[in-house]
Amino acid sequence: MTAGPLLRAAAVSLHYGGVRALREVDVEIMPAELVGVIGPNGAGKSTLLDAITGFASPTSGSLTFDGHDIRRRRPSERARMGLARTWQTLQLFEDLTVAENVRMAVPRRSGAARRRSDGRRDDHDVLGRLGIGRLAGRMPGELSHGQRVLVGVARALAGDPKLLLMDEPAAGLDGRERGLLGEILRDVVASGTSVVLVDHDMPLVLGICDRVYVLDFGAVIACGPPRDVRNDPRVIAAYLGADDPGTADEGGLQPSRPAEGAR
Ligand SMILES: Nc1ncnc2c1ncn2[C@@H]1O[C@H](COP(=O)(O)OP(=O)(O)OP(=O)(O)O)[C@@H](O)[C@H]1O
Repeated sequence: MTAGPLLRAAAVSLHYGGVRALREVDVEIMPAELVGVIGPNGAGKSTLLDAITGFASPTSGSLTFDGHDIRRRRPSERARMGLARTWQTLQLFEDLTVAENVRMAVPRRSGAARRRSDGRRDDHDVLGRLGIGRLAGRMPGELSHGQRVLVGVARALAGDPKLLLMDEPAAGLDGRERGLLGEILRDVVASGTSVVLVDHDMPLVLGICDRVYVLDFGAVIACGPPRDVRNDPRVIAAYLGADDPGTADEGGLQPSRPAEGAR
C-alpha cells in the first residue's frame, strides 16, 4: 500500500504509427477513488486503459502502480498485482457456467491471496455481492445483456483487485440497469477498490464519480470534480465542436464527433 496515488501515469504518450493516441497524459488515481474518463469518440480513452493494463506500450512516459514501475510488466503480471479490467466487448466463456466464468478469471497468485480467491464459495460471494447469485449455474447464452455486464464485473472483481478499469460498461443498458451499475460501482469503491470508469453515459459518469478526466485528441483537456468539468468551456467545446460553447445542461454533454477507426 502506498501513501500517495495508487496509480500514477506521468507524461504518457502512445503512437499507433502516425496516430498520436495519447499525448503526454498525466493521470493519478487515489486509493478507494471512483474516477471517470470521458471524451469524444477516438479521444484515446480505451488506449489509456490499454496503456495502464499493458495491452499497449507507451512511446514515452512513466506508469507506477502501488509504488512499482509497471511499464515493463506483462498484462498478466499487472493483473496479479491487482489491476483488473473489463472490456467494451463482453468476453465470457460461452460453454462455462456463470460461476465457472468467474472462477476462471481469478489471476493466479501466491499464498494467502490465492487461497482467499480460489474457492467455490468466493465465486458465489462475488456474484451475491452484485445481486446475481441466482445466476451462478446459468450459461452465458441464457443471460440478458445487462446480466452479462454484471457477470463481467463479477469476473473482474473475483481476484480482489486494487484497481478496476471499466471500458464502457453502461453501453446497451437500460436506465434501471445503469442506476444499478452506478450503485454497484459506488459499493465497490466503498469497499476499498479504486475504479476507473470510461463511458459515454454522462449522467452516470458525472453522477457517481469523485473526479473526472476529459480527453480530446489524446490529451487531457480538463480534470476535476464533475460539477467543474461539466461547465468547463474546453470540455463543452470538445463535445459540441463549437468556438463559443455556451453552457451545458445537467449531464447534457453529448459526443458530437463521429466514431473513427473503431477497432
Ligand atoms: N490498434 C490500433 N491501431 C491503430 N490505431 C488505433 C488502434 N487503437 C486505437 N487507434 C486509434 O487511436 C485513437 C484513439 O482510439 P481509442 O479507441 O483509444 O479512443 P476512444 O476514446 O476509446 O474512442 P471510443 O469512444 O470510440 O471507444 C483513434 O484515432 C483510434 O483510431
